[in-house]
Amino acid sequence: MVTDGDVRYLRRCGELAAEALEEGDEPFGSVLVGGDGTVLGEDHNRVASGDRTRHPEFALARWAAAHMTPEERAAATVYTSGEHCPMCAAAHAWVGLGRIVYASSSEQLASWSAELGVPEPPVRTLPIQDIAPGVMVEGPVPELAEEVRALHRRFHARFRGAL
Ligand SMILES: Nc1nc2[nH]cnc2c(=O)[nH]1
Repeated sequence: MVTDGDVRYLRRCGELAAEALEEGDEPFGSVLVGGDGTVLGEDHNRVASGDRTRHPEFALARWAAAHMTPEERAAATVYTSGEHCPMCAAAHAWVGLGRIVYASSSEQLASWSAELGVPEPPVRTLPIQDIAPGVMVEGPVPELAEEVRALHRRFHARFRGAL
């Protein structure tokens, strides 16, 4: 179940996604929250650097591996504006992080991208659970997914073909 508290963190992910867009990066933002509710990390997509692995979920998984015990990782939640891609779902599971809550799904992103005429990504679009079946996953959250959709529209209107 997605609670009001979860929605608060997802709104922060939306703000981070909007910051990414302002910097010319793809509009994705994520927050890592410990089992006690402490925000441990935040990041947004940084692929405009030229490194297309610079997804926030991947960066947070690597931070967690370096700074958290296995027990702390298992108790943590990763919030994200868009469902993890297969690379990030794999990193999340290899590192042993806990629950994932996302605002918009990969299936939604694929259909929005098709509508916008965005070329297929080089990595297949799959649900997190096809990659990491042991991870508890919740989403999408319809009212927030619409906001994420608007960010993707803005990104493609501004930066079409830039990445
Ligand atoms: N979830 C997620 N999906 C992506 N697809 C392309 N970039 C990203 C990203 O940073 N996060």
